[in-house]
Amino acid sequence: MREELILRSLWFEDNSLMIIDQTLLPGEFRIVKLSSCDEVAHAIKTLMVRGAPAIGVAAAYGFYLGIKDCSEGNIDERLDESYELLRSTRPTAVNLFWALERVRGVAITARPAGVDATKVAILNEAHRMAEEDVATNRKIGEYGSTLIKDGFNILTHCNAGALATVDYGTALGVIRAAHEKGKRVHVYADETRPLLQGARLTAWELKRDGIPVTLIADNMAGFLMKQGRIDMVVVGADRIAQNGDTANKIGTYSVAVLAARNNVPFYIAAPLSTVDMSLNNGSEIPIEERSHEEVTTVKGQRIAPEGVDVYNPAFDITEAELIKGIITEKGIAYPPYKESLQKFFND
Ligand SMILES: CSC[C@H]1O[C@H](OP(=O)(O)O)[C@H](O)[C@@H]1O
Repeated sequence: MREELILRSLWFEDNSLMIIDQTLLPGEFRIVKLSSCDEVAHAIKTLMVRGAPAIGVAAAYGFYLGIKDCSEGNIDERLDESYELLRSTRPTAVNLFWALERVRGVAITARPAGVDATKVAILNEAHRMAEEDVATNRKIGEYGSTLIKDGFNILTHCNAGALATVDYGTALGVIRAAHEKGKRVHVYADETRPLLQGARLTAWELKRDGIPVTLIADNMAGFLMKQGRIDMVVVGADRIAQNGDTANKIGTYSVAVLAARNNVPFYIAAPLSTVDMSLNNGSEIPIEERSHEEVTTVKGQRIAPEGVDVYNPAFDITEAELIKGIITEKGIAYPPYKESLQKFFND
């Protein structure tokens, strides 16, 4: 019953963070209650909760959970421990660090007012971030849907949907907004090896919404584009450098190169909290490398010989010149990105 009601990937209830365990989808819809900072950190590391905006908000709640039972004698130590633990979970999505800096700043400001005031301030900030994310995604959807014509076939990679955010999604938010406006869209979802976020999560979300979706293996995207069957690509992001170079799920760069080769417009959809203006270009974005087992097994089933060497970067970098536009909550940024993104921050 609850599955039908929930569009949110996470929410706060009973002094705990409630999440949908995304590692079990689509086979099982399980809600997990996280009551400690350690549990939130584990959930982020294992991708029970995942997606740049969702990771950021989950970390903000995890920061609160780390100190919810503290007293004057240990809150300062626990604030530092929670901050460091959560920061260490995943290196690429800048929303994690943006969110932690934001809630730590609130904690520092509130701290002189005492322990209880600090706890309340952190929790309220996490609530604000959660609701801001939903509003942000709807604005991204609004701007992005103007790019979609009735009858468009749209390709997406990985999952940048409600499950990757608090609700509604970024790339899938663009698609949802067009669908809500009555535009007939058909989505081609890359399965997205090795963790299959496209097959397991994007296809599941779109089917639940009644949005036509066709699942493809990653290596089919180029052939679809060459046949002229894709009108537009829209994907999410984990970190965008000031020049527009974008880190996103591994395989995104390949999709962008194929889109350029076939004259298919390629867009990024992301909140400004995913833009890291401190970085000059994508070469400065840390790329997470994950376990060999993610490549050599599928749901625990071995598909490669024991001991084979494995390279498993979780993200790649798409150069700005391959990106037609970056859809944000302030509008669509076009090249030169350093200037157009900075203008959005200044507005
Ligand atoms: C809306 S951000 C979604 C973004 O995050 C995903 O990475 P992961 O599943 O490893 O958290 C992927 O890069 C998505 O595009």
